[in-house]
Amino acid sequence: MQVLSVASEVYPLIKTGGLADVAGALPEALAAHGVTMRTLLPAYPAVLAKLRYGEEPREVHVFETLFGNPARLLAVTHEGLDLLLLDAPALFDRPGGPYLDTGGRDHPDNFRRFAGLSLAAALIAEGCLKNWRPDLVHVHDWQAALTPVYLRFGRRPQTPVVLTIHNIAFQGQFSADTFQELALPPAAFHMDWVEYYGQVGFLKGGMRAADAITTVSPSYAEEILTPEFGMGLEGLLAARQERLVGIVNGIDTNVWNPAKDPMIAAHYDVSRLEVRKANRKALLERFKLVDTEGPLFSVVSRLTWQKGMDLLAAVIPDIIDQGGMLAVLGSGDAELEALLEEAAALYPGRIGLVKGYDEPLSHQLQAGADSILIPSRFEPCGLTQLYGLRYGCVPIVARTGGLADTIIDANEAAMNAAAATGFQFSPIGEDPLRQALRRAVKLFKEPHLWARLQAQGMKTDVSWNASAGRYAALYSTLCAKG
Ligand SMILES: Nc1ncnc2c1ncn2[C@@H]1O[C@H](COP(=O)(O)OP(=O)(O)O[C@H]2O[C@H](CO)[C@@H](O)[C@H](O)[C@H]2O)[C@@H](O)[C@H]1O
Repeated sequence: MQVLSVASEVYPLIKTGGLADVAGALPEALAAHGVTMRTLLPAYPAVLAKLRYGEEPREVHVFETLFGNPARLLAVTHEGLDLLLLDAPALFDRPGGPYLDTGGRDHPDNFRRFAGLSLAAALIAEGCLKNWRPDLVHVHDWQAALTPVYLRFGRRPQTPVVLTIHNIAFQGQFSADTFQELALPPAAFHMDWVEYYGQVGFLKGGMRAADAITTVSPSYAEEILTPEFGMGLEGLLAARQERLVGIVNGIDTNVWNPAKDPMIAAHYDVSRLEVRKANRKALLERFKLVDTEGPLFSVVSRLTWQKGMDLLAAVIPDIIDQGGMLAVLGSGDAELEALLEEAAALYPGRIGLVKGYDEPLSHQLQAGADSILIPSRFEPCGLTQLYGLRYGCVPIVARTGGLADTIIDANEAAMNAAAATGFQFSPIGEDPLRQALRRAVKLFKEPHLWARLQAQGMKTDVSWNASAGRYAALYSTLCAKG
């Protein structure tokens, strides 16, 4: 089966968060299930710059125009990924990141940029490439969500579309006047399609038009049917509930492999856990921490309210009181950055903060810290707890979404059964987080029990295997219906 995947970021070419990891890992994972996946991605300057000698992109299609501007498709293979790059300079050739300008503000024409990505995807599905046409299109998040809308209003035959929601908080909503620029017929500005409370909703339109809607864990698939988590789209989801399915993310176990990871100082596996000490030492030095012999907690995250970073800031004195240390890597809201900066200044040698985005350091934190904290208020899946499991960095997580689905709490029964892999807390608030920290510190003082927790995590199957099988089965069902 031939599938076109459409995403606004794909690891290792460009990444701002978990979407890139998933979009980058799925093609190889699906190959084992008989799916050939090509990935459509904007040709951002950063993406073109990543291509190496010998990876010359080939022009495979020239669009007459894309919203009045020149655009073409380039084909190239990079690290096993079969890529189609949308080279549309008016949309993507500019400084800044995929979504934000150099000043940290949304690019003002994001609606046009990602409508362009979706329109290109729809045209590929309709057969604009000479030698290839997908049997199905798999689109990710609001940036690619107009693809099925363009297909509905385009030429026949219809190609089935799967829409994956990685985070329903990001919906791609724009003012009504943007509609006239989207090259959709007036009928599409209707509550059955992209119209959303008088505005244009990219994710909303995609959810109406897609043949299947997936999200990245079974718990989150249930949660988004409620007003608390559905962010206004719960009614629409309820109406299309039979098309909604939660498929938990896996991770790329080649990229995230403590036995081989080129980004970490010392390699280890479950039989050589003591080697982690060298990574821990390197990490303490990097974050200028002085070893208390207590647990070294870590955070790798966007610093936002969703990720519970205000809760983290509130429990820092407890971490200190209990002899712990904390190393934080992240960037995000200025207020939260300032809170954590203050804490680092208040407790030098005990709290370290590296602001910014640093892929190698994110690996080093998993390989050297004793535990990773993920106090998210909601979490569609979460990947850092899966990396934690794989690296023996014990996750402490809020019991929500994919965090609830992937971590087994170290309660007495699970410890006795040697099934526990981390700590969960609920309800999501400061005190429950404090209690979870206390439980973790207590267990850390019993090294054989802590090692059991680490080992159980490292033995957990966090690969894509099972979930890739679920996507492949979904694709087959949809294609058979077609
Ligand atoms: N400062 C930093 N430096 C380096 N690396 C950093 C970093 N901050 C974060 N990262 C990395 O970015 C990724 C973030 O993964 P998350 O699961 O937290 O996804 P995110 O919330 O972005 O996306 C959404 O999509 C993903 C994928 O489906 C879901 O798991 C998630 O719940 C949902 O919110 C991880 O690979 C992490 O290591």
